Amino acid sequence: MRHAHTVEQVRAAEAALMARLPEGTLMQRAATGLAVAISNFLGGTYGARVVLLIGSGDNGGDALYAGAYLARRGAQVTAVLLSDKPHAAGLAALETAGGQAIPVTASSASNGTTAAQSAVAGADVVVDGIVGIGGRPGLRPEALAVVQVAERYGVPIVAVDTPSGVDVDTGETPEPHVNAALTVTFGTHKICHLVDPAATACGPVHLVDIGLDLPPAQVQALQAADIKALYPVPHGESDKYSRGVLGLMVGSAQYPGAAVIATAGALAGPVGMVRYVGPDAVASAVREAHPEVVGDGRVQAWTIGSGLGDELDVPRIRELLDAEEPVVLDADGLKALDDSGDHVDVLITPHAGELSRLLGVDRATVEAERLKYARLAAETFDVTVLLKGSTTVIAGPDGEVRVNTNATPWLATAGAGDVLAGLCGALLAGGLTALDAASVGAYLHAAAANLASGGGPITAIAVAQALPEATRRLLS
Ligand SMILES: NC(=O)C1=CN([C@@H]2O[C@H](COP(=O)(O)OP(=O)(O)OC[C@H]3O[C@@H](n4cnc5c(N)ncnc54)[C@H](OP(=O)(O)O)[C@@H]3O)[C@@H](O)[C@H]2O)[C@@H](O)CC1
Ligand SMILES: Nc1ncnc2c1ncn2[C@@H]1O[C@H](COP(=O)(O)OP(=O)(O)O)[C@@H](O)[C@H]1O
Ligand SMILES: [K+]
Repeated sequence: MRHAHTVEQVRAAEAALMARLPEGTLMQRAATGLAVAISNFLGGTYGARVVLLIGSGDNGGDALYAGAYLARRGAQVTAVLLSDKPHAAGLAALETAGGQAIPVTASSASNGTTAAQSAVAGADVVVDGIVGIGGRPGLRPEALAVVQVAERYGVPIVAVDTPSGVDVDTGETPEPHVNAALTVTFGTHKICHLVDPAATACGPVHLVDIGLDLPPAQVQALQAADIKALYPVPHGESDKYSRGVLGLMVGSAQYPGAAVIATAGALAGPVGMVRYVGPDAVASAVREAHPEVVGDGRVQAWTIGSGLGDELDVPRIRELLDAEEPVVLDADGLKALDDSGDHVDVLITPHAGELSRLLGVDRATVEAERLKYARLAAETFDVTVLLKGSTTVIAGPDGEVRVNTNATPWLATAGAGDVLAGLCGALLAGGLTALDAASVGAYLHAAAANLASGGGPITAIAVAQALPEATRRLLS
């Protein structure tokens, strides 16, 4: 499991640890881990041209000490000082190790550019020590100007702790920010490392252990071992009923494919049987593709809504939402959701557009502030929310948040959401809670997509077909 803590939690843990350790120990741990990661990123340090962007806080201190380490191992290190109050001891360490420092405003011998811009343009790597967890979103003009030079010249940026300019506690990026090729963070992940759009700006994230003792995390990302432990595997005494039966109320004359695809997702999950409830013509199409599917009857969970179109029967759906069996509510079915009643065993699976309609805010706002709006919908409707997109954000009605970050963008293809709705329903019918069904569903859906894609285009059906192999690999 990956845990992401808030800045407040990190600061408290840091204060508790610092009180027990000699001054500067934590920064030395952080800087050493950072220097090793930069050295690995470069594939060696001797002769490498390293430029450090240094702000006024401890984030710059980490970068300066790491620069000193690299300079001692033969790198040519230049610190660009963005503030007139850089970390004094870090700067002294860099200069003692043979590195040099220049103010961002220093002029260059060549016309029109500053010395800082020339250094950045010719660097092998730029280290972003502008701000870390003490930063506000956005970059000040001098910082933005040098970051833009790195981008223009294709110089990779390694971010110290967080890419400067992102909102650390929400993953939002309302203002210009660094786009890193690697982020090296300390003690624990922060929310910006896991939640888009900031997560994308981090690139791969390398975590350096500095010994913090942390409270429970606000956001978690389940890993393969966690998913494996949750997956409902049948045992010797299992039969098709005890494994769980899923009812599907999906598809319509308008969208018969949604029924076929959601059924494929469901059958690739842990259920013993799938029942289809819908128009005869659609039921025939479903049985033609999946002869094992049966008709109406008792179920342990429902998937409702994918491709329902004109078949949307709001009173019937509300009855099922209020009944005992847990429900995945997807796509058109979301129109039946209201904010009354107890829906804790309901999992809704909107994309940003659908969530924006449910909450009455525009789509771009939901995309920019995913965590906030997934949490708000969970609280407003008393449901578990699985917000689809580049990172999938899963929010439970009690405030618990999980994210899934392992999907390929090739998964953004028509019908992929139907596969997920069928799969999550099967996981609910298999006995998982809404939060666990969403976590396992999102993880396996992405794993199947990665397997089917191999770096190229995929169809929704190909994702469903790859689910059994993705599951086998997980469980083996
Ligand atoms: N906590 C831990 O466990 C450990 C923490 N460690 C490290 O310390 C880092 C946190 O250091 P920190 O607290 O000194 O804050 P930091 O991020 O350097 O910013 C400071 C100043 O920047 C400024 N500023 C603000 N916004 C800005 C902007 N948009 N653009 C430009 N400037 C901006 C503002 O000052 P101002 O210029 O406004 O006076 C603010 O006060 C942490 O990320 C990690 O790297 C590790 O060494 C060890 C373990
Ligand atoms: N950029 C992206 N990277 C990874 N996964 C994505 C991205 N965009 C969308 N997805 C995933 O692709 C699927 C698309 O589902 P959805 O939008 O419901 O499509 P449809 O309604 O056509 O089935 C979701 O699982 C979503 O999380
Ligand atoms: K930074």
